[in-house]
Amino acid sequence: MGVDKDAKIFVAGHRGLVGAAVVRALKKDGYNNLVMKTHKELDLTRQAAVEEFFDTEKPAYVILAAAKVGGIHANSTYPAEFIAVNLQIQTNVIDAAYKSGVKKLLFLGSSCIYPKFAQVPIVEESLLTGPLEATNEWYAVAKIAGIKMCQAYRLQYNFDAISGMPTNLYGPHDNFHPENSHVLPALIRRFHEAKVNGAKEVVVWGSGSPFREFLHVDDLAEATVFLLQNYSAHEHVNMGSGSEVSIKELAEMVKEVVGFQGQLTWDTSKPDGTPRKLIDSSKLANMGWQARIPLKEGLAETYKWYCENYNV
Ligand SMILES: NC(=O)C1=CN([C@@H]2O[C@H](COP(=O)(O)OP(=O)(O)OC[C@H]3O[C@@H](n4cnc5c(N)ncnc54)[C@H](OP(=O)(O)O)[C@@H]3O)[C@@H](O)[C@H]2O)C=CC1
Ligand SMILES: C[C@H]1O[C@H](OP(=O)(O)OP(=O)(O)OC[C@H]2O[C@@H](n3cnc4c(=O)[nH]c(N)nc43)[C@H](O)[C@@H]2O)[C@@H](O)[C@@H](O)C1=O
Repeated sequence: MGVDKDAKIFVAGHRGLVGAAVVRALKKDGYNNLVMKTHKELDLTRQAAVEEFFDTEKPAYVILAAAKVGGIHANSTYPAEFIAVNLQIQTNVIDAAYKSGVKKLLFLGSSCIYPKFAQVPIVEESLLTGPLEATNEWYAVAKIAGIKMCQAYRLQYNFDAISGMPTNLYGPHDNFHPENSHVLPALIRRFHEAKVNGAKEVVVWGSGSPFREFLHVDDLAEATVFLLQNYSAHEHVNMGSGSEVSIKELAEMVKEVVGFQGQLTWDTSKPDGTPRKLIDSSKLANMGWQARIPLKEGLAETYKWYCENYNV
């Protein structure tokens, strides 16, 4: 296996949380022949444009990190967009990549593909063994279709398409939107604004009892490049940090990192989502990869990035 350092690699979604980190990781590893297109330059939901792009650029490798992404509120509020846009992007890119002669494609899914009450830590084989979590089932169905499409193209066409399933991610270039983002960037912003405005309390969604596994995006990006270089098989691969925290613990950590002195209150009218979704990443560990950035450290670094990049 392995990937030549001068290979042409298309990083789809290079301005997002994951795509930007993948570009950093590839460059750090000596890959500089990267193809990148903004959403404005190439709308991946447009099949003809995607086919033309692949026929013209002829990348040898593809990392598919472009998707419609959001937290629990966005997933529940825009179900049609989450299923349609994600199915369109991944179908167009996987199909055009195969047809234009791409050597290998890596599709990124999400740990929300697993059943709501799957036994934790969740192994890859738990896929399609039970009902999905309602708040993100539309997005999950699209991601499951992406895995299956990679498998089908491998089976029928011998196309080297692989799938990685990341856990909840965070880091620089995250989406800090107050409603549509994931919990970690949302809390960084809310605690920071409360500190700056001298507020006495910060409202956190749900009960605080769900657990989430967080992985720093630089770890995820390294794991992505590692899989591209070292893995070519039918089954998808979990990509996690191996440790989980409750949302209550996370909120306390963010409060401390930001330096907010007031109270926390819980808005239990907001959904909790999946109770636990720690994934079993031993398959990836057995190949020789492990996460290295502890949550506290990654959180402090992400808060610093937020302060330097957002004028609030
Ligand atoms: N963030 C997380 O916690 C997790 C993410 N993942 C997966 O990782 C991948 C990347 O997610 P993440 O980086 O967080 O998401 P982001 O929203 O940060 O980035 C997604 C990127 O995709 C681009 N994009 C979206 N729609 C289109 C389109 N129609 N045409 C071209 N580009 C488009 C966006 O551009 P623009 O902003 O201009 O639209 C953006 O650059 C996704 O597949 C996601 O499912 C998996 C697990 C957890
Ligand atoms: C990665 C994964 O991420 C999504 O699933 P999720 O893990 O449930 O997403 P989340 O980060 O938005 O919430 C995690 C927990 O945190 C609580 N919570 C508290 N306060 C805030 C808050 O202020 N914002 C948000 N968003 N959540 C909050 C919230 O109530 C929930 O209990 C999928 O939709 C899908 O995108 C996906 O694949």
